[in-house]
Amino acid sequence: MSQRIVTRPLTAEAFAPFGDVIDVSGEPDKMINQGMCGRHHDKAILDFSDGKAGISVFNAQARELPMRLDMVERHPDGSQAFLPLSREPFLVVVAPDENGRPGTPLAFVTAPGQGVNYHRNVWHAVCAPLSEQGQFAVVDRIGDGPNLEEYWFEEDITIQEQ
Ligand SMILES: NC(=O)N[C@@H](O)C(=O)O
Ligand code: NI
Repeated sequence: MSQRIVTRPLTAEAFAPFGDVIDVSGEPDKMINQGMCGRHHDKAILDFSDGKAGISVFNAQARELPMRLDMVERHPDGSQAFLPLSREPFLVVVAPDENGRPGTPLAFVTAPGQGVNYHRNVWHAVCAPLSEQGQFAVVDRIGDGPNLEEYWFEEDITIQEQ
């Protein structure tokens, strides 16, 4: 059986069951540095079972839509945040957990400047930029063990644009 998942714009409300949307489009939470800088403060819930928080940079290859969704993964020991270093959109795919397996995936396309923080143990597709500017700062758990569970879909799932 094949399934087609249509992308939708990323909103904090729709993404809330899966994580946080890190968005700097609105007003900052506070002005700092003598009024010269707007601080969008404390935008995501970092959650690690052990280890430490790390900052890495991903240079991800661009993906094209429609795209076959082969697998989703999750990190049982920590949350994982993706902060794009460009204003290009990227694809965010998540799925609810249904007795240890992913349920029907949801696919979002970010608006310029939006980042995401997947909450701990949430099924998600790997980092998927939709342009060549696929550079991300990633904040996630650095520690022992794989901190990775993968689920490879048997059925044919295609992500397509709205
Ligand atoms: N494996 C890795 O560091 N990245 C993935 O977790 C991902 O979500 O892209
Ligand atoms: Ni991940």
